[in-house]
Amino acid sequence: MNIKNKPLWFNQFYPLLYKQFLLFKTNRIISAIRLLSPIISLLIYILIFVSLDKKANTVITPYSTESYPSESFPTGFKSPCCSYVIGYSFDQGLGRVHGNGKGIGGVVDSDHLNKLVLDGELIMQRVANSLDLTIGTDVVPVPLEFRTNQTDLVEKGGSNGVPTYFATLYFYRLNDSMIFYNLLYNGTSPRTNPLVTAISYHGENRMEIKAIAYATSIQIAIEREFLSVFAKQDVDLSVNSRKAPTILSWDKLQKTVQSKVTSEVVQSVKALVMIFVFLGQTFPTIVFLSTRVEETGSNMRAYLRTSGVYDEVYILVWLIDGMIGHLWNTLVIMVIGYTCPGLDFVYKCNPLILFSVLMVYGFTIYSFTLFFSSFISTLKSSVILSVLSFTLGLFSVLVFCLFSIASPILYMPGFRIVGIVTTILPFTNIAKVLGDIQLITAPMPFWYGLFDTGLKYHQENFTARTFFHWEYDGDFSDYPTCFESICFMLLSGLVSLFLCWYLDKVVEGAHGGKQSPLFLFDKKYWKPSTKEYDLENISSLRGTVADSHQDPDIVQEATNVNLDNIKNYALVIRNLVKSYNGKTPAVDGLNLSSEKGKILCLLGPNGSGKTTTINCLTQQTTPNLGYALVCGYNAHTQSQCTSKIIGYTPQFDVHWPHLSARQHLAIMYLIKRTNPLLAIDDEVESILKDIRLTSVADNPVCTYSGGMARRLSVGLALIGNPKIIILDEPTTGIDSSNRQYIWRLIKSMKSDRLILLTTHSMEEAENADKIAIMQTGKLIAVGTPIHLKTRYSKGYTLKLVTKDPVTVGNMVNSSTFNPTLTEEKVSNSTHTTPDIELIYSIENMDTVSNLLQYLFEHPDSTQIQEWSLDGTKILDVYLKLIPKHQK
Ligand SMILES: Nc1ncnc2c1ncn2[C@@H]1O[C@H](COP(=O)(O)OP(=O)(O)OP(=O)(O)O)[C@@H](O)[C@H]1O
Repeated sequence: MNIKNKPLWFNQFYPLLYKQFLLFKTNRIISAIRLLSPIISLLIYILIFVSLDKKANTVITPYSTESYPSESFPTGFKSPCCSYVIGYSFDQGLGRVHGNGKGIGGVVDSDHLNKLVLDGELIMQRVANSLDLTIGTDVVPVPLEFRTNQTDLVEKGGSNGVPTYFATLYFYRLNDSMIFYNLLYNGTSPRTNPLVTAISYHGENRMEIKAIAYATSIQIAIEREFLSVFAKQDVDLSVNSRKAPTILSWDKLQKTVQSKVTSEVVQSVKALVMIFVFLGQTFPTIVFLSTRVEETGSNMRAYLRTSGVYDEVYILVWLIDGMIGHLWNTLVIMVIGYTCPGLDFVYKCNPLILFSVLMVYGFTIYSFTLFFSSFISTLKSSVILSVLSFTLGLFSVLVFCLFSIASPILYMPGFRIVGIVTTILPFTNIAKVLGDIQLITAPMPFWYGLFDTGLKYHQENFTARTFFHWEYDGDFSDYPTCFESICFMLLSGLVSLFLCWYLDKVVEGAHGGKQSPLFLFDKKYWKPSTKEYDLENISSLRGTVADSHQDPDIVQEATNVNLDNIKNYALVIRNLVKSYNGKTPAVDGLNLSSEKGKILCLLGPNGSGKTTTINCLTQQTTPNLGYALVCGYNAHTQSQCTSKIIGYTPQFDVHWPHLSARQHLAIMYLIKRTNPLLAIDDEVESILKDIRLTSVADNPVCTYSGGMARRLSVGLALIGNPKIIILDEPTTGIDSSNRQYIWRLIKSMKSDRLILLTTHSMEEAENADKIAIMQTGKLIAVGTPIHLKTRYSKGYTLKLVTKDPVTVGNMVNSSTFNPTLTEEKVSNSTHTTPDIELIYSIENMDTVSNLLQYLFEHPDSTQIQEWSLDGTKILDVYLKLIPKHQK
């Protein structure tokens, strides 16, 4: 993991990208959603499309694929009865040409004045001959009166005493050059014929097939005779096998109708393709937002800023993370589009243009997401915002894609505001662009006919020309081209990225300190001083103490630093004031300082301003007044310098739950790396050992106990050899043995650096070199533990245990030392004569030793069963000071 010395920005890019990679690798569900969203979304579409498309394209033919043999009348076929009579009739109009209704017509070739006359009687004679039928019995003219109802003639004629015909033939003259004949045959008649019923076709008793075969024989005979007459010679008309028509069954008919309806639905489904593209492209941003909010909400953002991470690098790395995911997403869409059915728009679109459109959308949507995530700190609000935006986007895509032909209306003068909003918001803008692409590339759904906006949409492919240029029939010159829409989209992405960065600096929130809204015009912002002890911009090294405040320690603390000794001080806080939202100051005119090589402990009840003081030093908040110098650098104006020399453990643990302790330490090492040649593995290993986490170094932090997580937080503060280590309640939640160990560690580290810590454990505070007690934002006592004990001491406490308190009391009173009896209480009441504790307060050690000598030389000293002596503790000092100030 060693990397060579690189410019600072790269130092930060690398570990932050590495962190994003680890988050991606370890957060499997989120990563799977991000990777699979486009695939799942498009697969759902393709499944719907393919199943509908299959139905729509099912070829339902009314013709069987079976091939029937042509059949002539079977040998020996003879009409057994009148049922097989073939009736014929000729059109009267034509017939008159030849006279007496016996002719079938004639054609007059007006150019050559050749008159062709067809003799119907002759043709029927030849037909009868070729079929081996007899004129007069098998082939007869149809009586005129039946001609009006031909079906009855073949089906029912027999019941009326009229001969039932097997077939009837009608000849018509359509025009001067065409003769039409109509052959009606009786499909059921052959059943009664033993000759016919004996024949089955492919195992089926399909009489109608045989009937067709006979009818076909008649047809062939007629047409052969016609041709022979026209050709004026005999024609041998051979007939080949061919597909014969079968009767269309009802369910097939239904399917045919359904398939037509389905084709319409498929058209509509194609109009929905962009919704699935939108879903695939936009859904990952929801999980992206939740990951980011998880990090910012857990104060990690503030922690990284404290560790010196540049805002610009931090935002860019998140953007790169989003864009890499989006690139994958876009490639997936294009590959699926080129390889699977139903996404015609992909290959109909100029690939470079499609790629650019989708990537610009990605840039904008992720910039928007980053912008919004600056305001959101909880997962719940991120979900609400995501669902709202997503729904708005989905609705827009639905409207724009189903009615893309009508979208120019939104940009007409009356609706301009809608057009402007549509253009500004990335969801709606992409909906418009996708709608435009759809309009050009997809088949028109039937409802497009309802609108005529003048937009030309007849192109097949979405080319570069279409991208840059729209054609209009009407007054829609305000309708932006796709190029214009994409430019607006890019612009809104850039603006939201800038706002994300700007507001992050200007608005004081959970993420960090507040800059002046005009900070961009401040020269110092662009060229911050990196000079150590640059005191020109500091009003005075002397702190201001209220005239009413006569406490010598506090006055001394405000005035101890001067130009000569300032370099001895690792920390100088002067007149620090911080008030949140204009309320009572959380820190109120604090003056505090400490040399290197010390442990400075801040004590105070809850809400006394300890953490706020630390926040001012670690750029998590900006003081309203005053300043803090950390190793000679101004914590507020030279934060990039101070962040390199501060190691910080926040009050509440901030970790990436899925990363291990080793990964945390490695990332923080790379961020804070001051010596690039130092081996990272050695440093990480050494800190893991120091905080006793070697055995679980590779487990995710979410599996750690509270104490282990706390130790990791302390370890993170030690990374990079900081000159000042700030620990906000470092031992909270750590068991006694590890607590002692951590304290040993803290003490071992103080040699060449300052350790500033807060604690609520007075026992731990005893280890400090200097203690500052705060109350309601003000310093109320300061000094070394011994100094404080001496100053605020109640002296020593002598406890005497006896069964005869009167005798012992008299014995003490008989001395000349006059100790004060502070308490008398029963210590053990189980015996018949209870033990009584007499507690005396004595001011100094000399008096204690003289009194003890007096008592143990006294004859009644045997009455003292037990005794103990306690010195003053920091707890006593604290309890003495705090109630006093609370009053
Ligand atoms: N971000 C904030 N916004 C508004 N008020 C705040 C904020 N942070 C702290 N305060 C207020 O400032 C005061 C000092 O709080 P601070 O956290 O500095 O105290 P503390 O001494 O560290 O307390 P504790 O021992 O409980 O950690 C409190 O009244 C607190 O309510």
